Amino acid sequence: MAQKGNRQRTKVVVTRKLPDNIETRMAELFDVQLNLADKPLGKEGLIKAVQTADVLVPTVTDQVDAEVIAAAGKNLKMIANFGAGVNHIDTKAAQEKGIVITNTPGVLTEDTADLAMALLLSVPRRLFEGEKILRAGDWTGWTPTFLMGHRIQGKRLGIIGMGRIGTAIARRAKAFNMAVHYHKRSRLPEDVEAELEATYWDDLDEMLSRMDFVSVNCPLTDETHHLLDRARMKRLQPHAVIINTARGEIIDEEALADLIEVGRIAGAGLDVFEQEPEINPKLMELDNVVLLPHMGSATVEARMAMGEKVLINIRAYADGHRPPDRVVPY
Ligand SMILES: O=CC(=O)O
Repeated sequence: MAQKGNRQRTKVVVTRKLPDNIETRMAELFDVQLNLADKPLGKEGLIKAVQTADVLVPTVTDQVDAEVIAAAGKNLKMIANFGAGVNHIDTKAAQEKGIVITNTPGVLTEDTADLAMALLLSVPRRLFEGEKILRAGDWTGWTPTFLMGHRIQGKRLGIIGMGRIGTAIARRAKAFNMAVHYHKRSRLPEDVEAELEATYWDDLDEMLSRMDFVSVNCPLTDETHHLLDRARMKRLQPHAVIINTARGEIIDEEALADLIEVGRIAGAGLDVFEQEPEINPKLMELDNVVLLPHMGSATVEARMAMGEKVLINIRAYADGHRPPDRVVPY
């Protein structure tokens, strides 16, 4: 741990452009290297950064892998991630080197849940298809059969991963009179389950075969990589729709595109992709798929609060305290 009063000398390297107020405060508090041009550092840049920094502030766009962590100098004591998911950081390698990792949980929950809900409405109600037709000047007026979609009221939503965001989606879904189901490694406490009126499924395959909508909300780990693979997605009913606001790699994207193309799944709403910012060209061709550019937490409020959390975590560390949002050490 740093000695008390070390803040000014704490060298912080930030990998991407952050909201202005956060950068200003960062510069007041620490010896900070910002990335005003917002160009990703890449492997080489990250390696260079960890050789000199006490604290690295990466985002989901930086692969802080074993190689980067191995290259870190003795000085690197902390990785203060700007974001909740830490799948892009080799947490095991960091743990072994005694590097503290923090994230920014809680402050992006509601916004990400809102975005999931927006997708959950957009796909079955065909909002973006309608928008496209109207903007192209091809709308000829109201007709009884134009752009008929499906209602979500009364339908079953299966949430995979019932953490903060999953739970926030469940609350919204309940307000829309959907029947909430969920799969999670460990069951929710009885009172929470009762409040959400949520049905627990120990067996994911069983749950999938009965759902109208599925929302992916688990973290990306070795265990959840391609959790929704081809075989598993084939368990879904043909009218089912998948929403993913978590991480692209949890779904086998190629299989998803194939299954939608042949009508084995009705559609998808995706905010995250396997090879961001590359998008599988097959997905681009499909009308019943809504594609968003990873914007779940993209509100001014969330991004400011995420920045505040990064500041608080680094400040705690620099003052010799345990940072509040530690992911590692576990
Ligand atoms: O995707 C963004 C995050 O993990 O915060």
